[in-house]
Amino acid sequence: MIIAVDGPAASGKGTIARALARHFGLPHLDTGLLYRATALNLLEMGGDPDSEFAAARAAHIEQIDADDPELRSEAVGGVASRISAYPLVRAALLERQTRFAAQPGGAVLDGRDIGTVIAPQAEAKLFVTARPEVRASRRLAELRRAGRNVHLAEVLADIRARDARDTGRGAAPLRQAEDAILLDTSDMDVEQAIAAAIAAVEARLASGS
Ligand SMILES: Nc1ncnc2c1ncn2[C@@H]1O[C@H](COP(=O)(O)OP(=O)(O)O)[C@@H](O)[C@H]1O
Ligand SMILES: Nc1ccn([C@@H]2O[C@H](COP(=O)(O)OP(=O)(O)O)[C@@H](O)[C@H]2O)c(=O)n1
Repeated sequence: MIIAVDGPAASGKGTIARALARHFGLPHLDTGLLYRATALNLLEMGGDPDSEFAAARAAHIEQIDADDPELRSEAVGGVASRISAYPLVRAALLERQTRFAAQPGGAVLDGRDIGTVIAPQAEAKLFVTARPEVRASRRLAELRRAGRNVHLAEVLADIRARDARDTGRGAAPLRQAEDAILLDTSDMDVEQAIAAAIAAVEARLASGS
């Protein structure tokens, strides 16, 4: 069984995808990490984020250290959001994701284009969202916990810029797949959001459509 979880920045899709993976005993891939690792690699190589070719070269990564705190920084997230608009970067990262989705037994993947491009055949698709102000305050809390001195206004501006880039790009833009279940977590805490996601996936599997 493949479960596709898509949504905008800080909507809670990663939290939900990890919980679904635990609940259904499936492996999980945070595909945002691939774009973040590409961005970090590009920055470390001194490459130009305005060059699609340089960014595509940086996408050839053997191993990703998911615990590297640099991957989660705003700087890396910002560059990831820019280079993810390049078709050559998306193409370079495609096979890794489709292979993960196709493994025997299935998988949970979260990102922007899982239900639309990577695994359109997924048995269950969720589109997780929340109001920009709510997402900004969640991201702010996360950054402050990590010791960053940032303000709500700048985090909100960053979230809005990221939304505009992710939905406005030509290559695999962020959008809800026609057969995806919409889950707005604005007025839910983590436990409520996870419970709603599990219930939605179970209902979809039971209905078989
Ligand atoms: N429903 C929720 N209510 C409050 N905080 C949440 C909720 N879902 C996620 N969070 C918190 O918001 C932050 C962003 O969540 P995350 O799952 O990483 O989002 P995404 O993967 O969409 O960027 C994390 O600190 C997470 O603990
Ligand atoms: N499947 C995916 C996943 C991420 N991305 C891009 O990669 C960037 C970082 O993704 P992320 O999921 O780690 O970012 P957050 O939503 O956690 O801020 C996003 O801004 C997207 O532009 C993408 O284009 N396609």
